[in-house]
Amino acid sequence: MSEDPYLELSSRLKFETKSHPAPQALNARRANILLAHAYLGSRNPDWLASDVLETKLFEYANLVDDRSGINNFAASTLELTSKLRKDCKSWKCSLSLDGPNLKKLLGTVEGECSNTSENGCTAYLPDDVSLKEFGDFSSTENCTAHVPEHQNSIRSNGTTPSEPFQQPSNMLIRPHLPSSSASKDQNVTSDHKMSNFKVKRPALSHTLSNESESGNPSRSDHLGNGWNPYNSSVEAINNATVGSSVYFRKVPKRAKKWRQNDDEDESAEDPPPKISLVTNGSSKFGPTTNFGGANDTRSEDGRESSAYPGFRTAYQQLKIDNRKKFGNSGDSIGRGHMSEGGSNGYHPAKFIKKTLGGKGVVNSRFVSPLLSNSTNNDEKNARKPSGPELQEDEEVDERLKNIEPRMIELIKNEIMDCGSRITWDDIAGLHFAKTTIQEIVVWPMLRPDIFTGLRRPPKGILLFGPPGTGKTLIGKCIASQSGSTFFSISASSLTSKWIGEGEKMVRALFAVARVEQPAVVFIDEIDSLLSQRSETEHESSRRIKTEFLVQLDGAGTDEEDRILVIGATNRPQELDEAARRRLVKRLYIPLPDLEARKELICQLMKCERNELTPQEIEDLGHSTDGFSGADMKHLCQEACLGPIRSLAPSMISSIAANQVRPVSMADFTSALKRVHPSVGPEDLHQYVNWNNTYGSGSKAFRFMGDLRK
Ligand SMILES: Nc1ncnc2c1ncn2[C@@H]1O[C@H](COP(=O)(O)OP(=O)(O)OP(=O)(O)O)[C@@H](O)[C@H]1O
Ligand SMILES: [Mg+2]
Repeated sequence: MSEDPYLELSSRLKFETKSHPAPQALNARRANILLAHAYLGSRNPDWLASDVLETKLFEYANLVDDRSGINNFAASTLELTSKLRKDCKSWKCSLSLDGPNLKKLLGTVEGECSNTSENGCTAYLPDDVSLKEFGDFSSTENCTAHVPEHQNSIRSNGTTPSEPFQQPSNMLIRPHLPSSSASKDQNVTSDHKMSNFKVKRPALSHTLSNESESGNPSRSDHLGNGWNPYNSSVEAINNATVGSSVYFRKVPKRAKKWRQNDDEDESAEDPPPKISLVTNGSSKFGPTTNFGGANDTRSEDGRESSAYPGFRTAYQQLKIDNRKKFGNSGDSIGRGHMSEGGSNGYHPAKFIKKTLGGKGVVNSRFVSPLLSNSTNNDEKNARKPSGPELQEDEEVDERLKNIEPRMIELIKNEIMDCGSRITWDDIAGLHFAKTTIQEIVVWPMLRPDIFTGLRRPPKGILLFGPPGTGKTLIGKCIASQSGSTFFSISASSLTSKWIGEGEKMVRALFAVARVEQPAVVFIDEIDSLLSQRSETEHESSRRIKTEFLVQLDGAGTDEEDRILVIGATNRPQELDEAARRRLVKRLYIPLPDLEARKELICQLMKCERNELTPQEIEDLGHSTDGFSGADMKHLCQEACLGPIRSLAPSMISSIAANQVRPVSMADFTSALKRVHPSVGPEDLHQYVNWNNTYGSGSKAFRFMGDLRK
């Protein structure tokens, strides 16, 4: 453990909760734990850190856990804490209220939160944390908290402190640090304002679920909102009446149970959840907690709604999924209600869907694929689910019912909007390729009634050729010109660290493409996905290839589906032969010929002041033989720097833009000394051979581009 175990715990908690759907709240809670530690450490050195640790970390466990106990984000930290329980009495606090550490931590919390939403950070600080006390954080206007009139608190191990805190009633936590001096000599920049750190305070309810008349545990006895390391537990315990029963939420086995006092041995059975309470001023029990985590509140209609909008626990997500699958009877499935718990008090859900800590669909950007079928957008927008509650009456499209919503969301993120408007004229040369693609992509969209039967466009096109010849450019042009749903897919969008997810992503891709058809799936560098299958390759990549081949043209594909897969590669020889068969049209994208090079120079230089004559352009066309489109672009960029380089360095800062001389042939001549072709003759030879063997275009000859003029 580091010199300050709290910091170690905090970083551990942070690490563990990285995948939590609402990390801001956790960061704030973590800050709260450290604030408590720092405050107690600086105000009363002999105060036992263990008590704060116990109270705060237990609440934290509630926050990070969810009812179902599936995503127990803080498992190992709680385990570590309970192990450290014994020796944390000796922990010395390295944090002090005016120390840089604490400000840095708070700054981190702000930093992490502030980049989560463009309009500043709406972090949720628990009710009992105020940042106003920390020097220059005082600019946060709506961030106040009052430490209440301190009552006699009782340590969680039953002893009463020698003297209660001498705490004036409305004292803010840090009265003694003059905010002006502190911020100067701290290594935290004083402009570290929290101004964009909008702090909202959800009605956080510390609950001690006393048995109410009805015999059911009441959900939320609000215990006041002052911050004090004990009121959330001991005060509540003190207030409970004799004979009332305190429910403890048993932290799932994996997170080890929480012992009330440290002389209890490890092996002791977990305390039963229903404990009668002795209220002679000493509390034998550790911190109380509520059932569903500190932020669960019940709204009037009894539906659970999280205190952090947008965040939904796995349990709530499960309920929605079950309702979809089993109708309303699904509600009873997977309910981990304590009050109905068996002898052990914790009732594991029967049909709970095991997730490996994966996020539920927490953001409301997810639109059910059914909606994407709707013809007009306003219906789509009108019915888009508002907030995290999905419309219960949504039925999922038949073709997507076996696909995980998370994957559908990921695939939808790969859909490229029209992006930059690139037209066919922006592509120099490549007349044969452009004509063929228009026949296959654009015309069938315009006249689907003509392009049926044998005239139906092929399912796959392969664009292959040397690098920098415009393959990706053609893909972008199809995206903006074809009027279909354009998926821009790369190997990374389909591979996943979890075994088996890659092929599911491929299946989800084609399922969503079917729903969104007519669709174009553009796979750049397709050789990285569909290279030759071999015995030595990794199992998961082989499965992704197989899934791809099945989806491209397998048993489940429907001839009527209007999905076009376009692959671009500059290594066609590495393609798997089954994939090659499925990419029916294999178009060779050659190096630009003389005309295309001249067209490229005119196109690239039309926005730059230049004094090139047609003859000079002709000469340049000849002297750039073997250049690819990207090389031509590089040459023009280099030539345009000529006039700038001819200026005296002192003039750079003062010269007006229109005084810079135009680009001349001399600039191109000197640029040609620096820019050389990026494709060698032997590389070309490979492409020409492959094209003559497998290509769909006309036989191309060495250095000759399109034959069709
Ligand atoms: N025929 C062309 N017409 C216009 N610009 C072109 C052409 N070919 C290449 N370019 C220019 O070269 C740049 C690179 O083109 P692109 O990315 O399409 O190459 P590529 O064939 O995808 O290369 P790679 O195989 O390495 O991915 C483009 O930004 C474009 O400006
Ligand atoms: Mg490319």
